[in-house]
This record gives sequence, C-alpha cells and structure tokens, in this order.
Amino acid sequence: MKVLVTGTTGQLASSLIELAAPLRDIELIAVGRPEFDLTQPVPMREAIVAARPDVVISAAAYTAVDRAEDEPALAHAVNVVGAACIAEAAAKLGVPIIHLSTDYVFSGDGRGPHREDDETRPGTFYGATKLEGERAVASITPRHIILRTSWVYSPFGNNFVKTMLRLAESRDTLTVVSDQYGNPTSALDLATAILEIARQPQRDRFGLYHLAGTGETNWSGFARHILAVSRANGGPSATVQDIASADYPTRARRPADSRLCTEKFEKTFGRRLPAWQTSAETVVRRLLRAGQWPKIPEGQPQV
Ligand SMILES: NC(=O)C1=CN([C@@H]2O[C@H](COP(=O)(O)OP(=O)(O)OC[C@H]3O[C@@H](n4cnc5c(N)ncnc54)[C@H](O)[C@@H]3O)[C@@H](O)[C@H]2O)C=CC1
Repeated sequence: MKVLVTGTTGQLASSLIELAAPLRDIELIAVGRPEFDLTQPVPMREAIVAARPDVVISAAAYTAVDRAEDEPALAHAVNVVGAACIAEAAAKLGVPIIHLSTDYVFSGDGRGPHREDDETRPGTFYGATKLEGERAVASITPRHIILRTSWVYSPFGNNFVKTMLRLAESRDTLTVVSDQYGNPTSALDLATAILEIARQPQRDRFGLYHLAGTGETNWSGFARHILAVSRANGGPSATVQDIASADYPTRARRPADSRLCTEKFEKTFGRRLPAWQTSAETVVRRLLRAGQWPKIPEGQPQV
C-alpha cells in the first residue's frame, strides 16, 4: 500500500521514513519543503491527489510554540489552512487521513490526564491553531484519525533530549522547570503505531484519540532521566536543579498539566506506546552512539 506523509525532515516524518524503508507492504512517499510548502497548499493538495496514496499522514506543522505568538498568520496558514488542504486531498481520493495534534489544545490549568472530550482551551497561539486545524480536518472528511500527542523527541530534528545532552556538555548544572507535567513521546514509537493504524484504517475507528508515551513526568524529571542514561553510557552529564515556570518566562505560556489519557486509543486499537523511560533510553543511547546532537534550537525547546 501507498502511504503519503507531509513533511520530509520533521521528527515524525523522519521516523516514518526510517521505519517504512525496510517494509515490503508499505511504500512511503514524503512530500514537503522545498518542493511543497503548506503556505502554498494548493500544489501540495494536487501533488497528493496525483500520488494516489491509500492513506495520508498529516505530520507537517508549524511547531515553533514561542514564535507562533509573533507570527500568528504564518502559524494559522500552516496549521489550519494547510491542514485543511491536506484533508481535502484525502477527501477527494476517498482515503483516510491520520492527522497529528497536540496536548497544547488544553490550557493545563486543571488536572490531567485529559480525555478526548475534556474542554479544550489553548493558552498559546500554536495550540489554538492546532485545535482549529483538528476541527477543519474533522469537518472536511469523516475518514479521519486525529491523534493528539505530546512532548515529542527522537533522534531527528530538534528536541528536548538533544538540548539536554548538548547543554550538559558545557555546564555542570542545568536548571529545568519542575511544575509542568506531561507524557514524553518517542516519535519512533508514534511512527510505529501510525504505520499499524495505516494498515487497517477501519471505518469504526475513525475519530479523535490521545496517543502518547506511557507514564508521566515533569521536564526536570525527564531531564534527570536523559542525563542518567547518558552518564551510564559515557555521555555528558550534569546536575539538574528544579525551577518554577515563573523563573523561566517564555513568550508562550506552557500548560502546567497537559497529561493525556490514552485509554480510548488502547481500547480501540488494543495497544499502548512503551513506557517513556524505556524509549528515552533507546533514543539517548542512539544519539550517543552517533556522537552528535545538533545545535540548540532557538528559544524554548519544548513543544
Ligand atoms: N514536537 C512536539 O513536541 C509535538 C508535536 N506535535 C505535533 O506532531 C506533529 C509532528 O511533529 P514533529 O515531527 O515533532 O514536528 P517538527 O517540528 O519536527 O517537524 C515539523 C515539520 O513540518 C514541516 N513544515 C513546517 N512548516 C511547513 C510548511 N510551511 N510547509 C511544509 N512543511 C512545513 C517542517 O519542515 C518539518 O518537516 C505536528 O503536527 C505537531 O504539531 C504534537 C505535540 C508535541
């Protein structure tokens, strides 16, 4: 079967490309910049229709949470108009779309874990555009599986794991916020689950789901685990000191508790993602083996 993914360099798209490469039953086609830009979604929509995939995975997004506050039009163009155009292509072909969304649709002021039908109230422009994107996709085609995920990391792109390793190379102590709770999710785990869904997109499974790594932590707990694994494997290490979000002001205010309840996904698809600690260990060890982690991303590393 042909599976098309939007984005060619993102964490999830890269994970899908890597995992699908050895598979005989899946031909993965990745479309993205520079040829296809979601701010010019019509050519992308036409390219998708012309490729005639059996399933579309809408993974590309404007994910710069802080910058979105200052570039609302661009974030909206990509996350709402772009997402809608991808859904239109899937609808035109009559094939299912698997669309990615975020825990940041929740304000995080209440207590998690959040269920799919809990009240959404994004506190960031990024979260607001992702929520509007979800709604656009759902209104364009009933053949949708919308997956809200959280705190994504992987061997690819920029993410919190790489940032912690990089910072630990040059600092003895890292200060990390300890009052924001969530579920770290390996893009490789997410991609594995998505490929499985793509193989069997039954009608009675269409809908909105939460899908994230099993277990929960806060950012400083996540950092401690990353650095403990790194230390045990001869990589960089540092002491992690807890700080409050109030002491680490960011342009966009992050949810305090954006934990996702994944029960609905587990009941429907009969599986859950591995424990976040195990998957984080796999990614840290892989990064250490590769011996490199790209430069620290601009601004806050959290999405
Ligand atoms: N990274 C995270 O922590 C989280 C991500 N998500 C969602 O999961 C999905 C996958 O995220 P990641 O792979 O981590 O994101 P990423 O930031 O690693 O990759 C985003 C991809 O979108 C592409 N993109 C951005 N603007 C584009 C445009 N104008 N035209 C074409 N492509 C464009 C980028 O080139 C990149 O390939 C996204 O929908 C994101 O909103 C949800 C929760 C957390």
